[in-house]
Amino acid sequence: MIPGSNKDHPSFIRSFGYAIEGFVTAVKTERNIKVMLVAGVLTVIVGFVAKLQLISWALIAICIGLVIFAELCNTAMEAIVDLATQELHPLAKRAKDIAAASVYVLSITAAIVGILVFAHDFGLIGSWH
Ligand SMILES: Nc1ncnc2c1ncn2[C@@H]1O[C@H](COP(=O)(O)OP(=O)(O)OP(=O)(O)O)[C@@H](O)[C@H]1O
Repeated sequence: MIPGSNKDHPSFIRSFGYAIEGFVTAVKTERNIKVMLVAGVLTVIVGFVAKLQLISWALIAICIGLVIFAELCNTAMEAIVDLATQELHPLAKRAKDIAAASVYVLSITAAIVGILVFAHDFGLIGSWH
């Protein structure tokens, strides 16, 4: 629902446009998303050089997508907190710190999966089973 609009939902194309707008805003305003996108692109380039297996590409794609997803959610939560209060508040701090922690947990998990995938495809560790 858009405040002031008599329609329940924007059209599908318009919704997609808003999502693109949100992504572009997040990339422009959040340094962390830029870092994650660069890390994602570098991982894909190294993946091509290393000629990753299909299953490895699937794991890498999930990891990159989830980390960017988490950072987008974190950015949205920061905006909601800032909308709720401009004051220093312990609950605002808790919400932002926990949201940030969720991104770090996922990033560390993704890094571990990435290391395992590349180590496997480079023949440094044995088979998956
Ligand atoms: N209203 C507030 N009340 C109390 N502490 C706050 C408040 N706003 C921010 N903080 C503290 O400052 C930290 C940084 O907040 P900020 O909004 O600048 O996020 P950020 O630097 O963009 O975070 P990230 O690096 O995760 O994107 C928060 O994690 C929190 O500890």
